[in-house]
Amino acid sequence: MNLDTLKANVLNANLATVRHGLVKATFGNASGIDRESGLIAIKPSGVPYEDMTADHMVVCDLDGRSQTNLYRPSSDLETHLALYRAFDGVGAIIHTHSTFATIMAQARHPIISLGTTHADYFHGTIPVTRNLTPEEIKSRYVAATGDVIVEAFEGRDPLEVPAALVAGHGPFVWGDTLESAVLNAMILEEVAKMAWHTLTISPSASPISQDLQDRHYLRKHGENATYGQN
Ligand SMILES: O=C(CO)[C@@H](O)[C@@H](O)COP(=O)(O)O
Repeated sequence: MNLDTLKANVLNANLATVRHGLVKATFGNASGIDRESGLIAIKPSGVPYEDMTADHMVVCDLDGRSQTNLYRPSSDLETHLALYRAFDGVGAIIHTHSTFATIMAQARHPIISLGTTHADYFHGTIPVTRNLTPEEIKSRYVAATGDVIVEAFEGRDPLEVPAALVAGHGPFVWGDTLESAVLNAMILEEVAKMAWHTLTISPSASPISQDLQDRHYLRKHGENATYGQN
């Protein structure tokens, strides 16, 4: 993909997170990768969204070597890089501090599949990461944040549950494209809000059956998806 197109698409994804109310002030960041060239474009650090242009997007390789030196990349760059390196099919990553997903992350509360709203987009529980060790916080905080997300997905397909709640921090969400990552970030917030309210009135609420989860997830995703077909 042409670099200018990647930067423009990444800018649009960042602005979409604000438009959808998932991000306030300068919180959050979105990035996208062109797998062919191995180049990533990510939001610059601390630039107000209202002033942001495509030229502010920082381009770097998978080792974080910047290809442009004009702006500092998002302070969460190393987390994005760890996820791109570990999760092959991921084409875009979004970090927000959206209210309900962040509440669940702060409460260290995984989001179980309480209903079909969840199952339409997430095939199972949205995990919470382990806490970082004091050593990780001191010496490699941002990269370790990526590592604990990867750890939480051991033996699972990250594209089937395209989100993780980082304990005491907030959600990281991804997708195969920037559009799907934005959509997943919106749905995650909705699902977290519904889970919070469901658990408030019914603290012992349990997941819907595996059959129902499969039925809802698989009709929209994977090789047997029938959604939109006659
Ligand atoms: O996680 C946080 C803050 O807790 C970040 O989302 C936030 O500061 C955004 O930083 P950047 O502007 O991307 O460097």
